Amino acid sequence: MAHTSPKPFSGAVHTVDFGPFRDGSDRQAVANEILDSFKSIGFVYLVNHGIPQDKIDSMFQWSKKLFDQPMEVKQLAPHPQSGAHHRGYSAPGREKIQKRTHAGDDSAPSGDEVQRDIKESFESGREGYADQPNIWYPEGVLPGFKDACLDFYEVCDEMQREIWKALALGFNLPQEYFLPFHSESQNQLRLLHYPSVPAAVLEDKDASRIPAHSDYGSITLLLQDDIGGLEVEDSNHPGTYIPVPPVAGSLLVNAGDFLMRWSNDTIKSTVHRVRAPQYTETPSGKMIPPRYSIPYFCGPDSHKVLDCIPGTWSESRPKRYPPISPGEYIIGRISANYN
Ligand SMILES: O=C(O)CCC(=O)C(=O)O
Ligand SMILES: [Fe+2]
Repeated sequence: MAHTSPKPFSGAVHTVDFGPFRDGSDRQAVANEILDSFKSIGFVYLVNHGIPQDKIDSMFQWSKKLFDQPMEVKQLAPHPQSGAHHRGYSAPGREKIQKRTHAGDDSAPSGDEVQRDIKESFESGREGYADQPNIWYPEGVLPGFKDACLDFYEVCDEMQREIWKALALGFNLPQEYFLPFHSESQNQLRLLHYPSVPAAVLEDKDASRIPAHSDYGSITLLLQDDIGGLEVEDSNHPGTYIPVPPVAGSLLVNAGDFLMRWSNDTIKSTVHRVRAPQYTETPSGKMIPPRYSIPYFCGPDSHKVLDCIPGTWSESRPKRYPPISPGEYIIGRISANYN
């Protein structure tokens, strides 16, 4: 049975048992809960999600192995200068997230709102996606890394298709409804490492490991280690953040700006950030421990033109947006973070 008891909801993120969706025992109830969470806070934890834990552990191990390499090795697969080609390795400070105070705020940030992030990342996608060719390490460097990324990409791709089926049922649409919009599998697997830094670096009240932002795409699957620090903005109290702590065995799923728009603003793309809530005492002073996370950003096929999802608009709630292609929308957003 899916959870039908009163929900522990007070602005916090719901936990939904995905098991009854996977085994078919109560697909509609799970679908409704996921969509409810997306509408209220834009984030949901899924447990019994179906991604094997050993695959997750292995991807985190690969991530650590990569980021443990000397900088000159990591730089052998460099992220291109242009933000529009979002693949390869980005050194700390390379990406500058445009700080946002609430989702949908497209106003250009002023100089002091743009912050160089203290994080490094590696991006990859489906092999053979011509618009975003992968950037791999040369033969002999990190053997096995490429296969591990490609394998995990497929595992997450399968997972996101299940989530789209659930969202379709939540909207009372045929469960295959969203799949043709994702037939080209244009997702992005991101390995993220927030290095250990002296606590003083992040002491400033405005400093973050990743500043407040919303994701651009349709949905993001997020796996985090046990360090914590992720927070979402409470939309009822803008500027106030609610911790989204790691929950063992869970997969966090959040909606991005494109899905908010596609759903005629019925789903929320919530602003979130990563702070550093704890430090450890070391001989050289207070240090923030390293943190690893693995977001998997999903995007609908970039060249298709998408209109508001059926059921999200009516005579009393007209469409707020004209049809648009995800490519046109998302690439513009990504490019703005690299210059
Ligand atoms: O590291 C995290 O937990 C969140 C990362 C994130 O929000 C992002 O990469 O968009
Ligand atoms: Fe994000």
